[in-house]
Amino acid sequence: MTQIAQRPRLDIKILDDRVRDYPLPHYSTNGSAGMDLRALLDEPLALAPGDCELVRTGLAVHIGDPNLAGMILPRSGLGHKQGIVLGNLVGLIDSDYQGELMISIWNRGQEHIVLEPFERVAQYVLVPVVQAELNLVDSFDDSLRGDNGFGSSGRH
Ligand SMILES: O=c1ccn([C@H]2C[C@H](O)[C@@H](COP(=O)(O)OP(=O)(O)OP(=O)(O)O)O2)c(=O)[nH]1
Ligand SMILES: [Mg+2]
Repeated sequence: MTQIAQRPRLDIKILDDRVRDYPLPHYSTNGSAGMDLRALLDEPLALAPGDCELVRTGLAVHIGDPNLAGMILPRSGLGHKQGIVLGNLVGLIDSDYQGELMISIWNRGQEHIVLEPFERVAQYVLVPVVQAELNLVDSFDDSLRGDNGFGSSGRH
């Protein structure tokens, strides 16, 4: 049986009272990797093909631990079926960011799309991070790959 690790607790603030009419972002199943984020919109948002808009969530999350980061990712259904993805492809949320979570929504498809207020438009994933120190050197110890890259492996 898989051991469930203890979940980090993240402080969250509600920045707009309309958000209170909906549940806070949460994992919809035991195994969900992401929590869906809703679009805080005053009215339906029409997006022509190619349009990109920065959309509020009305939420701020302070991760507070440099060994963690947040990622905003597209929802697969919206991305694949409707072409609604993210203008920055992936949103990276620093652990010291305390501002509103913003979602850059990009209609990369061929159809006009209308997003409804509080529609679930993206998902928030918490990920581990390792911060590195850079050690400046003149040469590296030998490795099997060396500087071969971009498709150099697997050639017969
Ligand atoms: O989709 C996103 C991406 C980023 N952010 C917030 C959180 C993140 O910590 C901050 C800065 O993001 P990033 O470092 O990716 O942007 P930047 O252009 O490098 O800005 P900065 O100079 O502030 O680091 O903006 C969002 O709310 N949504
Ligand atoms: Mg940055």
